[in-house]
Order: sequence, then C-alpha cells, then structure tokens
Amino acid sequence: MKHIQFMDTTLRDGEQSAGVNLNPQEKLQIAKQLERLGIHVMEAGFASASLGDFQSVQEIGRVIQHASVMSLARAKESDIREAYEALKGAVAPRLHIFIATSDIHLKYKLRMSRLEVLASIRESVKLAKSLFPTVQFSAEDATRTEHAFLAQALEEAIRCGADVVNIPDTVGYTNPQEYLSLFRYMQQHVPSYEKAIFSCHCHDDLGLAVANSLAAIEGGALQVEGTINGIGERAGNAALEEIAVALRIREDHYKAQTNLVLKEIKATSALVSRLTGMVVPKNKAIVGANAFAHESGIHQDGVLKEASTYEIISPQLVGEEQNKLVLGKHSGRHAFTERMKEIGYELTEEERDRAFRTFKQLADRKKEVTEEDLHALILGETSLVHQPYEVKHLQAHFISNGTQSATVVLEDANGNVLEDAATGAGSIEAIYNAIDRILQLNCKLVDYRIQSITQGQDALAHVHVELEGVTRVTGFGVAQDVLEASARAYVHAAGKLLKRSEMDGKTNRMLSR
Ligand SMILES: CC(=O)SCCNC(=O)CCNC(=O)[C@H](O)C(C)(C)COP(=O)(O)OP(=O)(O)OC[C@H]1O[C@@H](n2cnc3c(N)ncnc32)[C@H](O)[C@@H]1OP(=O)(O)O
Ligand SMILES: CC(C)C(=O)C(=O)O
Repeated sequence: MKHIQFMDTTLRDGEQSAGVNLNPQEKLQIAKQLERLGIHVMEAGFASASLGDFQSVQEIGRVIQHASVMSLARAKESDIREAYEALKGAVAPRLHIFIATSDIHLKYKLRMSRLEVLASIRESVKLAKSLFPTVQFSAEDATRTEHAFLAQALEEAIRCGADVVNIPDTVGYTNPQEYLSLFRYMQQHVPSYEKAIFSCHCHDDLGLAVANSLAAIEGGALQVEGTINGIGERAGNAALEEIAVALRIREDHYKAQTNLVLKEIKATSALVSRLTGMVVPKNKAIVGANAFAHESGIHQDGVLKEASTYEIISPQLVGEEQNKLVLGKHSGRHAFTERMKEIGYELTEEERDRAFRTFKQLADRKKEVTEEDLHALILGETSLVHQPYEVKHLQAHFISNGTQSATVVLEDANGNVLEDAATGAGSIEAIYNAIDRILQLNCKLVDYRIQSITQGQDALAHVHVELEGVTRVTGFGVAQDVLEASARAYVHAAGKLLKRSEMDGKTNRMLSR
C-alpha cells in the first residue's frame, strides 16, 4: 500500500479565487483546522506578494506544529530570501519555487529561452536548498510543456536539491489518461526520479481536476495538491476532500493510504466556506448539503432497509451527523411513516393513509415538506378522521367591490355528497353561508383567526373558528389555501355542534319517556 501526502494550498491558490480575501486571523484559523485535518504540507501564502501575506506566512509558521508550512516564491533571489525571513521560526519550513516551462509561457510571459529557464532553476533551487531543509519545485504549465524539456527541467531541479517536484496542470488542460502517461514518462526519463517525491497539482477548467489528480496517483504521484471545497484561481483547484474520500472508498483500486482525519472534512469545508464567502453548491460531492440527502421514495425505502443500497460513503466518515431523507413529491409511504414516527406520531392505518394523501397533494405544490408542515398536516388530518362531514370541493367566485359567491360540496361519513351555493359580503362569508345551508345550521360565528404556520410563499394556513349554537365549540382547519383552511375549520366546528344537538335530542327523548 503506498502512502500519499496531501499538500493543501487553500491559503495560497485557494485565496487566488476571484473575490476572496482572507485576513491574517482568518488564515490562521483555517491553518489550525488544516492541521486538525492531518494535512502534511500547507502552503500558507506567497511571502513576497504583500506585507499581509508575509505576516500570515510568518504567523502560521510560528503556530503550526504538526504540518510543514510552505511559502511560494518565484525563481528570484528576492522572493526566496523574503520567504526565508518569513519562515525562520517555523518547525518544518518549506519553500516552493516555481517557473514556467511551456513554450507559450517562455515566449510571451517570461521572454526567456529554455537555457535561461534551466539556469534560473539551477540558481534558485540551489539558493533555496541552502536556506530551507525542504524545497519543492514546480514546472508551471507542465502539461503544455514538451515532455523531453519537462524531464530535463525536473532532473535539473532534483540534482540541485529539490525534494519534491511538481507537474502542475496550471490551466486545467490535461485529461486522466494523458496525465497518468506523463507521470509514467517522467519515471522513465528523469534519471534522478527516485530521489524526489513527484507531486500533482490540478485545475478544474474542464471539470477534470479530481479525476486527473487520481490518475496522477495511479501514475506514481506520491503527493497530491489542492484546496478545500476546490476553491482557487478561475474554475478552482482539485478538491482535496474529494480525493481523500475517493482514495478511502476505492482503496481496493488505488491501494493508497493517507494521514487525513476524514471526520474533520465537514468542519473544514464549512469553515473555509464561511470565511471565504465561497458558497458550497448543494450537490457538491462529499460536502454539499445534498451529498447525503435522499429524495425519492424508492431510494428512501432502500436506505431505510439498508443504507448501503444507495450510500457508498457513510456520512459519519466525513464528519456529517447523518443522512437525510427529504420529504417531497417523490417520497413514498415508508419514508413518510418513518418521519412521522421520528416526530412523535403513531398513526392508525386510516390516519396514516389520509395524511399521506394530503402530504402528496401538499408536496406537489411545495418544494420541500418541512417538519412544521407535517405537524400542521397531522393537526388538520387527525381531527378530520372522525368528523361527520368533510369538505370535498370548494369554488369561490370573487368580484372586486361586489357580492361574493361560493359553492361548497361536503361528504358525510356514509359517503353521501351534499352541495349548495350562497353569497356573502366576502368570500369566507359566502362559503360559511353555503355550509350553513347544507347542514341547516343555526349558529353564530363568534371568533375567526388565521395564522401562517410554516414559512415562505407556499406556507400552510391554520384557521381557528368559534361557533355559538346549542353550545360554544371551536374548530380548526389547515390547508395551503386560506379559503380551504377556513372551510375546513368551519365544518370541523359545525360537526361538533351537530353531534351535540344530536346528543341533546337523545337526552330529551329519554327524559320525556
Ligand atoms: C500558477 C500560479 O498560480 S503562480 C502564483 C500566482 N500568484 C500571484 O501572482 C499572487 C501574488 N502576486 C503578486 O502579488 C504580484 O504578482 C507579485 C508581487 C508577485 C509581483 O508583482 P510585480 O513585480 O508588480 O510583477 P507582475 O505581477 O506585474 O508581473 C510578474 C513578473 O514576474 C515574472 N515572473 C512570473 N513568474 C515568474 C517566476 N516563476 N520566476 C521569475 N519571474 C517570474 C514575470 O515575467 C513578470 O516579470 P516582468 O516584470 O519582468 O515582466
Ligand atoms: C505555482 C503552481 C504550482 C501553480 O499554482 C500552478 O501551476 O497552478
């Protein structure tokens, strides 16, 4: 089993994400969390980029005890000496020198010949090695560099003392087969190959950063570089948490181990997201809010029976509390019943079936049915189960500045359908008048209150009414529509009044005998 060391560059390449700017305290906070995560090397910044970066590198170097702290430097004496000053107090300081090797970069950016680049590698790596115990050299834009020249540049760096040599895919150009072959090519064409650790560093311009990094590991890379949540220049870097978990879950394939404490992944991801302001997409692998959320009934049923049917990663492995079964329009009875039990409802089969039907109607209209929705739904439904009448259909006709009209259809406990229509000053009055006509009620509405139980535009409405007839009774109704909730509440209370009248009638008959 080979060992893969992780080089995290969240604080350097990650901070190169457009719009991200971390202050020294925030960088230190992330560095401490990276230490808990078990990162082998952390690139704390680019000491000569600014005074703030210099101070961050210095402070992180002083504080971090269990990881090597590294600064980036151009192949330039002043950059190297500044990084040295910054990292003097570090337990395990490391310098990262880079210079581009591709013809495009040589011609247009550096305006240097290949011979000049080789000379620059020699001078800078030798100087670095005289100051630092460990030196990493990166051939920028390596994947667009002619292979033979890249091998020559890496050989030069190793001979001058580089301990780690990196083959970065700076512009996210390569693909897995090509990158794997490039590492194998170096194995055969760099004479001092065995004297250094080969490292991979991928960008996500074509969405291949993680796949390319894993291919490099198959090709012989023993160090992998990247950032938490994949943040970084342009489309970002390879997401280290994805690589780490892929190596663990597919250990059978990669035959590689790491020192990472995987249960720290979630906390690290959340911290980086919070401090950088880079929101983690919901569907992001490993750390996205939906990474362990099951939405469809068939999957939820499978997961309830045995999680491994649809989960290859246990949420706890990466520090996530547990998976989520999200109730929505694709959910089935198994998940619905399970959630009901979790929130404290032991429903009879009849109650459960009714509630499930209403839940499906609600889910058709709402993106996600929340726990509050379920409480509200049960509140409405359980009270309906033993009711003498139920609202089957409602039609209200609204005219601005006019008399409103409504048609109501009720069903009694024997399945008989009763219908009538009425008018009123408002839609609710029209509905209540229609119900009075159907049930031949003689009562007064003494209280009507409405409240929204859940939140958002698609919130559930809860209507409470109080009627005065032979006695005072209350009723409530829950529905997404205010008129429907109002009708249910009235029918609920009316049902109680009718039962009471019925009982009074029986008592009177008994007394007169
Ligand atoms: C692939 C990567 O991610 S590399 C890291 C990229 N990160 C950053 O650039 C962030 C920090 N950078 C900075 O703050 C600034 O660019 C600084 C302080 C480093 C340099 O600033 P300036 O001196 O104003 O130069 P500027 O950035 O405009 O241009 C870069 C110069 O460095 C040269 N250069 C670029 N890479 C290297 C290198 N690896 N080694 C030596 N020289 C280099 C360029 O050719 C250019 O030189 P020129 O002025 O002679 O044309
Ligand atoms: C400095 C190097 C390693 C880099 O960030 C890149 O090439 O993307």
